[in-house]
Amino acid sequence: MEEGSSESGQDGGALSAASVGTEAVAAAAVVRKTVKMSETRDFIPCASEGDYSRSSGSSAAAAAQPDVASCTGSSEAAPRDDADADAEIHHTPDYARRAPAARLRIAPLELFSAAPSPPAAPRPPAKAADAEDAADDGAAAPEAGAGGGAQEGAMGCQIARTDKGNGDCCGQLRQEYDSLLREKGECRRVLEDLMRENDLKTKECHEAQTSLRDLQMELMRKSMHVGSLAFAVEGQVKEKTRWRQLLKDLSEKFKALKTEHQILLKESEEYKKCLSDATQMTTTIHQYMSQYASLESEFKDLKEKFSEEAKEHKDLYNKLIELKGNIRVFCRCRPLNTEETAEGASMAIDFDSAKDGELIVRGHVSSKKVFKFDSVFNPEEDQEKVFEKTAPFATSVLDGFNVCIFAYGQTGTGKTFTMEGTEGARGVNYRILDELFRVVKDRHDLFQYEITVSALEVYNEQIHDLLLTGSQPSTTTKRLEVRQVAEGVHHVPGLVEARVANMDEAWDVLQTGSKARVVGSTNANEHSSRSHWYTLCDGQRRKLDEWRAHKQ
Ligand SMILES: Nc1ncnc2c1ncn2[C@@H]1O[C@H](COP(=O)(O)OP(=O)(O)OP(=O)(O)O)[C@@H](O)[C@H]1O
Repeated sequence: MEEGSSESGQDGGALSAASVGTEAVAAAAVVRKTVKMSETRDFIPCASEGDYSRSSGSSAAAAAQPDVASCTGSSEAAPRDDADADAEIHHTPDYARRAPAARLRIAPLELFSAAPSPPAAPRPPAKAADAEDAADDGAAAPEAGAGGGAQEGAMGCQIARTDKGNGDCCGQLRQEYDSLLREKGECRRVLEDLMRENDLKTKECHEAQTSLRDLQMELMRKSMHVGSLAFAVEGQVKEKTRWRQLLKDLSEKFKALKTEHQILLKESEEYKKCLSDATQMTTTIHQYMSQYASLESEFKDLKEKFSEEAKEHKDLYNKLIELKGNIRVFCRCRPLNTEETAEGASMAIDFDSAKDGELIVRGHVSSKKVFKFDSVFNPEEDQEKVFEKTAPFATSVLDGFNVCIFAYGQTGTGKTFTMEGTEGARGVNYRILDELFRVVKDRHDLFQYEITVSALEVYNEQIHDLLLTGSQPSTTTKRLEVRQVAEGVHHVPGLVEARVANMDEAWDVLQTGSKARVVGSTNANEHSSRSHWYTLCDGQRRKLDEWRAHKQ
């Protein structure tokens, strides 16, 4: 009993450690023995001998044996008397004995959840083996005792050896032993129930573990799926950001396009109005064009009529001039100058008694001479009056007639003044050219004229071109001659003909020639012209249609 008691105390510590999951590992470090469930069943009868250390955590029935301290896991629990223990077992109620077993049920679950079961521990060293052998020995006796009458006989002998000479005690012990046997049977049943329950739970645990693994795999798959989903979501977020930016840009573009559309809409409305106006204008233009076409044909008829009328007018006009006389002579009397007045001279011409075209020169006493002219201009008549009589010749020139206007008279009588005049009182040359260009302008829609002017002087019976620079009598210049080219037509070959487009140009050319003239002084005229000055004006006329065709 001492040996068994001591082992019981030691194993009780191991049992108590096995009853709590974490302590079981520490206890296993003290005594490690792997017991199969099938072995446990055979091992259980030893519990009746108090050797509960043989059972592993699954031998929950053995937990009913230790005291409360050992059940709470205290490995320090001191060994107790067998009698006390037996009494305690005997009097321990069923629910109290099952409580540790109920706790033990937790252990496999915890082991499964923590880690797979460790491999079977190697057999403990010799000391542990001895303890095991001792336990085996201890177990063998109860096994044999539990076997039948022989075993009971052996037990009786043992009791007899233990307490020889105490017969009362032996009977009591037998009773106790019987009760212990009953208890043992009951414990075995409980243990078997617990083992079945344990198997069931183990199976459930395995199933739970399998489902846990499945769940873990599922979780892993889900995690991976979630990961891939997160990656996809991240991509979608990026894509969404990009699309949002794109949408923003498009919105701005859309706004700009909308504004542009509004502007274009307004413009299109304006264009519509313009289009209707343009349509109206087109209609009006078409009307005007048809009117213009009819007017043009009418104008053409009128133009032809006008040409005919103009031709007729020209013929009549020139006939009138011929009737008036191809050669007309006018007489102009200049006023007395200051010198003549100072000398006491008086006017010898009687203008008061003179009739139209008559010039009466008073002589001595009552004698007088009468001269007949086409016109007579008295001293009071100015340049304008003189020109009125010569103006029609400008039209004759442009009608293609040769006209010559010249002044003849004594030195200082006013030839230059009449023909050239001064800046304030232009003479015939200036005015006839002005009239010439005026008529050209009037006829611009019928005829195109090209006017040229030349200026020459005859001095000492030599002809000088006044438009040539340095053309003076002293210089060696080419001699010009007057040649007759046709009946009544004379020409000076080699003479400069300056083409002029208007009056200003023509006058500039004539001024150039005037400055080149040879001048001197006479008794009658301080600035006497010492030469004969000819201003030639030539015109070529083309009908406008012919001229345009010629230009092309
Ligand atoms: N009708 C007139 N009214 C006022 N002054 C005139 C008139 N005619 C001529 N004179 C003046 O008489 C002067 C002489 O005239 P002008 O030089 O024209 O004579 P001329 O006949 O050309 O002389 P020449 O033959 O010597 O050149 C000039 O001073 C001129 O201003």
